[in-house]
Amino acid sequence: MSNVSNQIRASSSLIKRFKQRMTNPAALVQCRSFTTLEGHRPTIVHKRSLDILHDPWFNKGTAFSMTERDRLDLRGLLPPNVMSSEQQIQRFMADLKRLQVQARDGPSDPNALAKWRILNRLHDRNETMYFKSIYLLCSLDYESSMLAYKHKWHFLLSVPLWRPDYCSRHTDYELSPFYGQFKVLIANIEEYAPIVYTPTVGLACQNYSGLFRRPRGMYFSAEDRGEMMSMVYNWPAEQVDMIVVTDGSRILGLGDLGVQGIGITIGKLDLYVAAAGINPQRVLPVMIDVGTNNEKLLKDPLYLGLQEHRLDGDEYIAVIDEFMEAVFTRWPHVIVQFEDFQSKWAFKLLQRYRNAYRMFNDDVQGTAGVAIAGLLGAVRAQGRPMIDFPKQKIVVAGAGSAGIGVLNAARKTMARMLGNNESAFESAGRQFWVVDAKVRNVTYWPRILIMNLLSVLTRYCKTTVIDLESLVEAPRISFAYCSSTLNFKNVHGLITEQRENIDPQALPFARKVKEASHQGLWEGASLAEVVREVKPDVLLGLSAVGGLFSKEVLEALKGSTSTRPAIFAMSNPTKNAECTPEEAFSIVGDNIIFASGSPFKDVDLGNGHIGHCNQGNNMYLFPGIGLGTLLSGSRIISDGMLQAAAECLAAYMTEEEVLKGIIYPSTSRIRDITKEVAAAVVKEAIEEDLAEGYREMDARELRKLSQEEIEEYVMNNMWSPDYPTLVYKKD
Ligand SMILES: NC(=O)C1=CN([C@@H]2O[C@H](COP(=O)(O)OP(=O)(O)OC[C@H]3O[C@@H](n4cnc5c(N)ncnc54)[C@H](O)[C@@H]3O)[C@@H](O)[C@H]2O)C=CC1
Ligand SMILES: CC(=O)C(=O)O
Ligand SMILES: [Mg+2]
Repeated sequence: MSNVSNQIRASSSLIKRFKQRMTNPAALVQCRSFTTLEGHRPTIVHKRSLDILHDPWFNKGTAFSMTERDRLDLRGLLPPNVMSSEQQIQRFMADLKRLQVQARDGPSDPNALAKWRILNRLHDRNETMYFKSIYLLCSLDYESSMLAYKHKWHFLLSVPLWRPDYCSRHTDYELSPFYGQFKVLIANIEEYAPIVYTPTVGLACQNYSGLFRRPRGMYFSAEDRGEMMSMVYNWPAEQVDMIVVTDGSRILGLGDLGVQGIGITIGKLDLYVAAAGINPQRVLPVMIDVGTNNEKLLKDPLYLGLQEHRLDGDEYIAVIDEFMEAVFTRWPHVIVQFEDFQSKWAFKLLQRYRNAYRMFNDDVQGTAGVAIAGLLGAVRAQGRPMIDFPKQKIVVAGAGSAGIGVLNAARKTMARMLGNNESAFESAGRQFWVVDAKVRNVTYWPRILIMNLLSVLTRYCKTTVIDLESLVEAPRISFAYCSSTLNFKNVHGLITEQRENIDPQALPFARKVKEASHQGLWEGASLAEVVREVKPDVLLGLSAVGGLFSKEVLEALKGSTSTRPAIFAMSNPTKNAECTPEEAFSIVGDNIIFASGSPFKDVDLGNGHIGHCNQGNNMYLFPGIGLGTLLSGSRIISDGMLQAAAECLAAYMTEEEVLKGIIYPSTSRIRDITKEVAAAVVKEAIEEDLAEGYREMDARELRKLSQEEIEEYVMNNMWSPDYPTLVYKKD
């Protein structure tokens, strides 16, 4: 696989197979229809919808015109941008060339994207096998995966060269001996989650326009306004249990990826199947393409999404409203998980729909639950009871949808422990210090200039050691913001009530200026300064800024008053983690608790001890929340159900484990933890009288179930990757 010519040579077997097929009469009949396609006479097809997309003879992929998409029930089954065949060839060649350069997502796994491709092809061919045989495939070492490329190159291309971009069912439909030899009985999720989920899924999204072969899921675009109610009927499955939807505006920590964000919905639903046992025929990944503000994608001729700026305001809401109405009309019992919406919309949409539909926002609510479980674990790891949680001092970096979700949930949990009244809520709020950074529109620039200068002066009056160079630099920068850009101001650091145009979501966590000043802090104090003064028990990052927990910040954390400071570097993917576990253990000390959003390896501390790296990711909760909601038949997803899920995860770890610094289970236990979380959600839905039952288990029957019976009920409803017996029946 060293260069393109080698790759093309390797695919010659594919061309040979095509020639062989051409000599057999059945193939020739099909060939005639191919000839008519070449000519300008129409070809009669007896298929519609996905059957066409899966037929290499008729499939044109992204080149189907809008009228053909309407005529053939294809609307919504393809990304919205119609491509010419020349563009398809260009896209294919660009992708082929890109493979010359090894894909990288950090030094840990240079072959990650290649593995993702292999898995994706298998997913397209054979779902059961995909979920079953993943284990060895993913644990292939470098040599074996190179070998795989060399000998089974057509699996990766999945495109016969004689008809570029038309995927071939015939060449890759069967499970090859390559996969056959790696047949294993149980999927090893620990190995495959990093490929189909974070971090590699991020890389896949970034390259999705190049990687796209067969469509998976549905696309609703701003162009489809007024059509969505009929479009949902283009999806072939009669029943859909779980939809994960994104508008691509904030994919992991990678920003606005537009239509390419559909990759994350596919990755999340893979976990629904693998962890929660949701039947893969009943999941639906959805992309709502309302444009993109990513300038690079707007200019990219090969981008598959709408090349216009994002819809905003009422127009945007109207599109999402129409989508929600359409899917709930066709599938009234579906559950919709909102994923990776920019915070501007995440909260508004959650408030808009949560009492009307079975929906939740994973980044806001799923992440909050996982963080609470981890924070309680960190208290236990200090050898203290969970009830001591309200005494923890917590510094949070990043007040976006995830950060605010965590802050709200943590504050409520503390308040409950303190007596669940107003004063408990007030005093809980004082345990948090929030640091954020935003670029804001500023209209009254002279006033801002004065405020900036004042804040710089305050800052240097408070600092004991004055760095002369930065003292000169800082006012100049402040002045530059105000004079050269006039309309923008970079607002950053500790949030206090002094902050201008503060986000309403962040307002409840703004520190009182007087209080801050008593602590030696001020509006806009840097993260390092906050950590130094507060000496927190926990430092939690949801900022999407890789390396934000710099050496200076980690050094400052050494002053923590905790016997066992905890660091949650939760941003994804790997390169966006606020720090690595190596940095954390080496700078702060061996005794810390460490968790990250994407997986890292444990750290050898060199003294016979291991620094445990926990994965603090919402994957431990969302599959169980979805499954529990489905099986309870709850009308909505209540705060109580989410809280029950979080508490279940927190209680899952044994005392022995938490004392070792293990606060989250290993991903290999995800199916078991998901079962327990789902059971907790079902139980809570019953207690809140929200459960309406599922299939033959009606609400009355549900209420009679004991704890063990609920768990058994959940387990019995989890799909397993076994081939069913197939029987043909005429329509
Ligand atoms: N581990 C997990 O389960 C989850 C992790 N995440 C990760 O969290 C990150 C943030 O996600 P969202 O909150 O949805 O995004 P967001 O864009 O809504 O929030 C990010 C926040 O960080 C702030 N920020 C930017 N630079 C900063 C700096 N230098 N210092 C302090 N704050 C800064 C931004 O102003 C913004 O408020 C992403 O990387 C995402 O992948 C999100 C959900 C779950
Ligand atoms: C894990 C997740 O949902 C995120 O990073 O956005
Ligand atoms: Mg997310």
